Amino acid sequence: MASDRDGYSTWCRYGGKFLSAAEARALDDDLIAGVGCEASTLEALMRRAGEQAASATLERARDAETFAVLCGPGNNGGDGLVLARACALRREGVRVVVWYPKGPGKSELYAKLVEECRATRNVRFADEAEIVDLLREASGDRAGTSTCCFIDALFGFSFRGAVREPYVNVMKLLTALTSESRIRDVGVVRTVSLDIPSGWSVDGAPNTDDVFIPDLLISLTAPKRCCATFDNPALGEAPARLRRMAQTHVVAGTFLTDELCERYGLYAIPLRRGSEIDFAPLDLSRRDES
Ligand SMILES: NC(=O)C1=CN([C@@H]2O[C@H](COP(=O)(O)OP(=O)(O)OC[C@H]3O[C@@H](n4cnc5c(N)ncnc54)[C@H](O)[C@@H]3O)[C@@H](O)[C@H]2O)[C@H](O)CC1
Repeated sequence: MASDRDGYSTWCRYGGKFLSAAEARALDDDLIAGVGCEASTLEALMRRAGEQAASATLERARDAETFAVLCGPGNNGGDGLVLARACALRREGVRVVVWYPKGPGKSELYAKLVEECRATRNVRFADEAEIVDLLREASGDRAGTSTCCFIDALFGFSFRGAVREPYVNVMKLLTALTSESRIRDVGVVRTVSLDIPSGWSVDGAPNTDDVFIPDLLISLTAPKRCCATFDNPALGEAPARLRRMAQTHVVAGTFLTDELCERYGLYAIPLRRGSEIDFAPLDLSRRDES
């Protein structure tokens, strides 16, 4: 009989691996330096990651009329900016609202992606108050008219410690939106995380009492170690939201060559360079769903 942890136990049965933060960083460095593959620029990787994550988002959040894309200060935020524009260009009539409270800093690439969003019809930049209103509408605390899907592109594999300002309030409301009492049917996607759910320790177990658990997690290249805690029987029964996330989890990003798979032990990853699909379920028994 299928177990509740099936999303990850089948992954492990197929020899699937979860990358640590250090491995994820080393793999990115290899992709850029051309170790075990043809070299790519960070920009090319980010554009592919964001476009393919957009494919998964548009496919799974079919009823969303608004996408609120929450972008952090690093490359995870850059992926979010690419996704924001892709959603606006690829779905007719959709409204895309982008929040990036820290600005591009010194990154020319981030600044370029912001400008591309600015020049795209249907993409608008929002301040914190507007995002808070959308989160309150989504939680039913405030009347609203549009079905909104929130994209968490706040932090990826370089996140450390506890969430700091200016992200604290939004993160708190996002977490409340995905609390155990608000669990949704597997087919309904209102929250999406790129690569890692923000606030999770990349290499450790999430604090399941007070943690943001998205409806859909899109791992880029490969799932990260924080997810492996699902399969730790010592932790006891996983909360329903975690089990749900395990079932819907997909991997996007066609970056890997056979040589890189060998180098990082990523034999079970369903996507390779040249794959014709943009994303695939992590639970390989659900592969036909992508
Ligand atoms: N091959 C791929 O899979 C690709 C993945 N990409 C994405 O890049 C991120 C990792 O990007 P990086 O810039 O290293 O880090 P982050 O986005 O996680 O952000 C770092 C940023 O966040 C600040 N920060 C860290 N901790 C906190 C905190 N507790 N509170 C507030 N702020 C915090 C830190 O100071 C930095 O400014 C990866 O996950 C993928 O999403 C690439 O796009 C390339 C392809």
